[in-house]
Amino acid sequence: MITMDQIVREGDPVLREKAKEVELPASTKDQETLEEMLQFIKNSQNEEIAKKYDLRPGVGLAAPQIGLSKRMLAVHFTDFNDREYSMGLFNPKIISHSVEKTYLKGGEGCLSVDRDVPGIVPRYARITIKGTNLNDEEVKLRLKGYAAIVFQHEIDHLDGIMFYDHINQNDPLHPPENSTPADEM
Ligand SMILES: CC(C)(C)[C@H](NC(=O)Nc1cc(F)cc(F)c1)C(=O)N(CC(=O)NO)CC1CCCC1
Ligand SMILES: [Zn+2]
Repeated sequence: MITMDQIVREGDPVLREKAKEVELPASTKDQETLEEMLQFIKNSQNEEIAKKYDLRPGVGLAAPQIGLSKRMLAVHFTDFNDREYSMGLFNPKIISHSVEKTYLKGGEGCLSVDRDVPGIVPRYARITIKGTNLNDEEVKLRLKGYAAIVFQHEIDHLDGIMFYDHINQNDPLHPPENSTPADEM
């Protein structure tokens, strides 16, 4: 089972690497790893398990965060319109996105970052991604608002990008032009 001591923290070079595509169909090993990543996120949101193993409640995890430079991510969350997302994806790719941006008014954090980094993180308001799920099916997802933010945050990890790379250093709290807060989408 994955616990917090397996989560790589910022400063580890693996978080700045471009992760490699997973050869499909996924090997048993890659399948098991992605299933473990999804279970970690679910466990982290289960009060008893999170308490017992001291897990930080998370909504998503990318393979580089457990030291694996492979293009795999797991998410488990409900968006602001009560839509549930719970899946592991191999080789996720953003195939189109809106010009319009969105952001979380409270900024973002990261399971690999043990400090507060204040600032607005501009994200595309709507994205279409494709990837391969744990049943080896190719999936195409149209996402907006909070769901779009979560998937962009995780896909960024596969390209060695941290959320604070997007914060405007001159005016961190200034909402981006042409944007709507995700909490209001
Ligand atoms: C870093 C952390 C603050 C833990 C963040 N959670 C979060 O934003 N809210 C949250 C978590 C829950 F479990 C239940 C809940 F209702 C709300 C998170 O999981 N991530 C995932 C991550 O670090 N992936 O690499 C950071 C989020 C910032 C925006 C999208 C993902
Ligand atoms: Zn993160």
